[in-house]
Amino acid sequence: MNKSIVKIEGLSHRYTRDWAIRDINFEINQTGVVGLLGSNGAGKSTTMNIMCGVLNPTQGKVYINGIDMQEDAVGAKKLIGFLPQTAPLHLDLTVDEYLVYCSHLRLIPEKEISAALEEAKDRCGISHFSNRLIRNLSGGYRQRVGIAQAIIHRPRLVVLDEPTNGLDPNQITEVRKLIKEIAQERSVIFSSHILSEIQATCRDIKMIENGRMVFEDTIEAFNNYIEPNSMLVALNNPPALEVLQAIPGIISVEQDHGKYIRLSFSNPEGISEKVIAMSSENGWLLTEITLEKSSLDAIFAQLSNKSKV
Ligand SMILES: Nc1ncnc2c1ncn2[C@@H]1O[C@H](COP(=O)(O)OP(=O)(O)OP(=O)(O)O)[C@@H](O)[C@H]1O
Repeated sequence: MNKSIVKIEGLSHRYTRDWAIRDINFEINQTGVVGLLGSNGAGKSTTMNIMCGVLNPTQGKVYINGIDMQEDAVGAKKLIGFLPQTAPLHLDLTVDEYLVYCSHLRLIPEKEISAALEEAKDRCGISHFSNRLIRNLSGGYRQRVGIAQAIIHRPRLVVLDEPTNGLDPNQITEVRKLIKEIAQERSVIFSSHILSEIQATCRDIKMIENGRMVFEDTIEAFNNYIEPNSMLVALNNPPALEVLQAIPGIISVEQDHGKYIRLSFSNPEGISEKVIAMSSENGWLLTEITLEKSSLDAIFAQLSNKSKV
């Protein structure tokens, strides 16, 4: 029997005629945060909803710690905590009332509820709001309550669907920190359509585009896809563009807006150092140099093409 925390086999789903996801396969067998990246409508929520037993797949299998979700949904769901895209909060309950309600739903024995509540609230930094109506909490704190309900039964796997959506920058930083903390002792799958969000939070990345998995590896490997391939320079005393074009490693040069010149290259290794040194030797008076990374769209396109090879 397979004992990965989660194993997804040949998952496909269609709501109507078109496939929302197609032949998704993956396996997670260690703690830490795994990011599920994809543009809007790529299929992230569909995958997560099926993984958590909220939606039945058209085809394919989900195993949670070796338990087949379709054969033993209760057994599998006991091991999962889920924060859907819209947090399932009851705004007219206090934090404590809501978490007690969630503990009952999770079949936590009555005598263990108090300790479970304290642990989850402490973990999520909401103990001081125990008696506050959820309605009166800020967006960031509501999201923490949503995460608290997802960990109240101490699940091995926590699935968070776009948990930082709609939060302000400070709240995003705090929720990211919390996610990393709760991932120290369990696996967390976290979805986002924002690349920087995934890069800041996750150990591994899985990228879905048009319902298909197009990339699966570490963040480091992913970053190799987004190595810069051009730079913008501002020179107070620029030479003719042909002179810049002749710098070894530069493959094209174009005048950009205002004082900026774009230099494109295929290998970023040492290229900015070379431009800085030549500027200094030749008196070009370099005042700014900025590496430009491929846009997320370009990476999506590149990875989508790669998956078709
Ligand atoms: N209930 C539904 N009925 C019909 N089509 C749906 C339904 N839910 C999602 N879809 C479609 O399935 C595809 C995948 O949607 P899904 O919500 O899984 O993507 P997502 O990556 O989570 O996107 P977002 O970031 O916008 O939530 C989209 O084309 C979407 O329009």
